[in-house]
Amino acid sequence: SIICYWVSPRRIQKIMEKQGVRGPKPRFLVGNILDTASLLSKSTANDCRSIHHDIVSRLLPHYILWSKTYGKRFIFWNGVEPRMCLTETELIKELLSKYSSLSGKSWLQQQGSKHFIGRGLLMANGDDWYHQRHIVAPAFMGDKLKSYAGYMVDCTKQMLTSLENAIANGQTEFEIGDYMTRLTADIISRTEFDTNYEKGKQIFHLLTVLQNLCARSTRHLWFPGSRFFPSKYNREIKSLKSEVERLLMEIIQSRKDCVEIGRSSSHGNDLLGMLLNEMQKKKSGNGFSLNLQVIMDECKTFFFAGHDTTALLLTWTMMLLATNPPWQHKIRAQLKQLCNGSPLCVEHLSKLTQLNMVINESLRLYPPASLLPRMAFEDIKLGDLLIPKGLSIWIPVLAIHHSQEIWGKDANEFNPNRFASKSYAAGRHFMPFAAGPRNCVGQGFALMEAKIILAMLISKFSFTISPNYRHAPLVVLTMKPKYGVQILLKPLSDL
Ligand code: HEM
Repeated sequence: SIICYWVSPRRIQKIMEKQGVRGPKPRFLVGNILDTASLLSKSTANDCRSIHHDIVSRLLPHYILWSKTYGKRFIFWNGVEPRMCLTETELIKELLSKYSSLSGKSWLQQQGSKHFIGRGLLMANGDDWYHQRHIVAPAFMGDKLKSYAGYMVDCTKQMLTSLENAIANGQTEFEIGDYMTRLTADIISRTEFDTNYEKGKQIFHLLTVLQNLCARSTRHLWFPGSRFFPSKYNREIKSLKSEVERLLMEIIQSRKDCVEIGRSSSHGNDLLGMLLNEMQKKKSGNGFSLNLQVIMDECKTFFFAGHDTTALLLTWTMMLLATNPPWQHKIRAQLKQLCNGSPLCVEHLSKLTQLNMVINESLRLYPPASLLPRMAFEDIKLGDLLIPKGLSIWIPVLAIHHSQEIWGKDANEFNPNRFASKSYAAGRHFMPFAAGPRNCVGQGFALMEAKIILAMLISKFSFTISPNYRHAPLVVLTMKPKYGVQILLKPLSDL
């Protein structure tokens, strides 16, 4: 432990200092956690005075302060873990593409989510990551991906009906974030569990409670050995985890039973079925085998990674569209021209260029995953820098997305037209889904889902922002509107 907690971090600090990378002085064991917490509590104490998008100083006040004091590259300490902030996009690209196998999730990150999503794809490293990625990636490509569109349309229709019913009963204002969270949870539950999806929803409800508990892990786990204390926090986490896994095992067992008694020849076409079929093939050629724990971790990972992020993309986009009605008109006009009265289909999605531009601009201004952490597992040469083994690299996606140097003077304005030319979308400055081999495996799924939901909503309703909306973005793992997004909805037939 003395090597982990003292010798290795000091070695890293010395190597970085020699290369001119410095930072705020860390305190014994807590590092700069208290400085970060105090800066953040001041910057987020009040709501924003107006609906503006200049939010970096609010959400990353420590980044603003330390980059001004120590330069673009600086080191700060998350407890005993040193982190280097990196904003140079060339170096980021090199790290995420060339060194994807020599970097990954740190021990602290893995500990924080151990009882929540375990070692599913998001938290796996090395060979485990490689094999898991190759098993699940086909579920999010080509025709398989398109086959989920039906779930997306059905679930969205249900949401639209419930909005229409509420309007018929006199309701005009809606907290759209709540609707989006329920909708994306429904969709991912169907994608993972198909006919067992009601039980899936029950599991995911418990998982959300577990997620909120685990989000507080930095406060509880920075102290060496704290995960072994029989504290109330640790006990609560363990009991919820057991309940989630008991319910998951019930679904898995019933699928296995169906195959074993010959009632079905396959475990199903959903994500769970695909993983169980893969497990049945036993060991893949390289000696990696999926066991039930990995399958359960994968189910939890896909729920966590796949619904909150997409719900936030949808919620922030609705906020932006509600405050910019001309863009609603543009999208509606294009929808009308493309569909010409017939229902929306998957083939239309790539032609919805206006909607595409708005979604990109929303992901730029309000990236749900606003930070990307990566730890170097070996000494790495990155541009002119030697990154020593054990150093965590911290990529502030939000700051890069709002940089005037990159995006110009209007970097903090909502201007979807900047995505009219393809260069930004594919470029290295825009990374809402990360980049390189370890990018978001669900990117295609998320974008298809977002386009279907937004297109269906915009065709049915027009909306404006409610006077009750309070603009107060906050980062709690992902970037959220603190009080939700209240909008005023009107059915288009009323206009
Ligand atoms: C707007 C929605 C989404 C955003 C902004 C987003 C963003 C990201 C980002 C930034 C990463 C890299 C995280 C890291 O390495 O630290 C990631 C990874 C991942 N995402 Fe997404 N994601 C979204 C939707 C989805 C969906 C819908 C799914 C699944 C259905 C999904 C599944 C995953 C998984 C499994 C990983 C880990 C990939 C790996 O490490 O190989 N995501 N996502």
